[in-house]
Amino acid sequence: MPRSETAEKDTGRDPADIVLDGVGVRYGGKGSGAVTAVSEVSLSVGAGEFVVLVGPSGCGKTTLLRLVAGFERPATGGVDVRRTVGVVFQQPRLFPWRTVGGNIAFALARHGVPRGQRAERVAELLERVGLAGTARRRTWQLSGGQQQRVALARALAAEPQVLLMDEPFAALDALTRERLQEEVRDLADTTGTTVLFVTHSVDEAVLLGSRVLVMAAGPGRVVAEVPVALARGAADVAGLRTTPEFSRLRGELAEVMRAAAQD
Ligand SMILES: Nc1ncnc2c1ncn2[C@@H]1O[C@H](COP(=O)(O)OP(=O)(O)OP(=O)(O)O)[C@@H](O)[C@H]1O
Repeated sequence: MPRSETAEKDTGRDPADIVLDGVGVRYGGKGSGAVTAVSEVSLSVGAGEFVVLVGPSGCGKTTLLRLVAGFERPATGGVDVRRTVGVVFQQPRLFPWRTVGGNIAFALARHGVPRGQRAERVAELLERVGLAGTARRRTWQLSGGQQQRVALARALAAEPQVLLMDEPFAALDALTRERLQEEVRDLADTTGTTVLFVTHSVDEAVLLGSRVLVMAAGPGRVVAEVPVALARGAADVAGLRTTPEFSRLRGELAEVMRAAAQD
């Protein structure tokens, strides 16, 4: 049974995994140097949804992700996150003194997986991100794309029901980026994981998202919402790019983003 149905059955309420209600975040205390990073943001992400945040630099996308992850506290409003959260950043942030497997085993240990089960779980997670057989390698022996896969495997080690991704593929070459987009999309499809994903790329937003929230700066706020659910069928990411529907949604989103930037 899909998780959204389970949640509905269990609680009898709206099955949203993430709810932000009139949230504001300020950096730098209350003095004159304080920055209002985001103001009056309300949004809701349903169980199993893939929601993408886009907007100009400094509009508060990372701040919203950090808020949902529990790394920031709101100055105003409420944050309700109902399920366990995993985070993947733009940089992999691996421990260089540990092996690939050691990085993932560390996350498994924190998640309470007994020592005797960790090696098997490490192998499973590496297989899942297309890095089978690399457990004993050093992280610095891997390419940027491979390191980002390890970061994804490490986030998945805690079996999060919500995955927060902050421009995770921005630093990668186009082909690696496409492969990882495919993997994340498949992961979301097959496990029903709820994803909140930040990107600067209009293409990436349309290829991955079911809904895009467009933000504007000064102060950061959500100004538009664009449904972008592409009929995926059997097509992979490369195939989807060639469809008229992709071009149409891409044009529509770019237009909304242009209008939002002039707000
Ligand atoms: N630790 C901090 N201290 C003070 N101001 C901060 C801090 N972090 C972010 N800000 C400010 O808050 C605002 C929102 O920043 P945030 O990083 O959330 O934006 P963003 O949309 O993710 O930007 P980018 O697309 O460039 O990554 C910006 O004005 C930024 O300068």
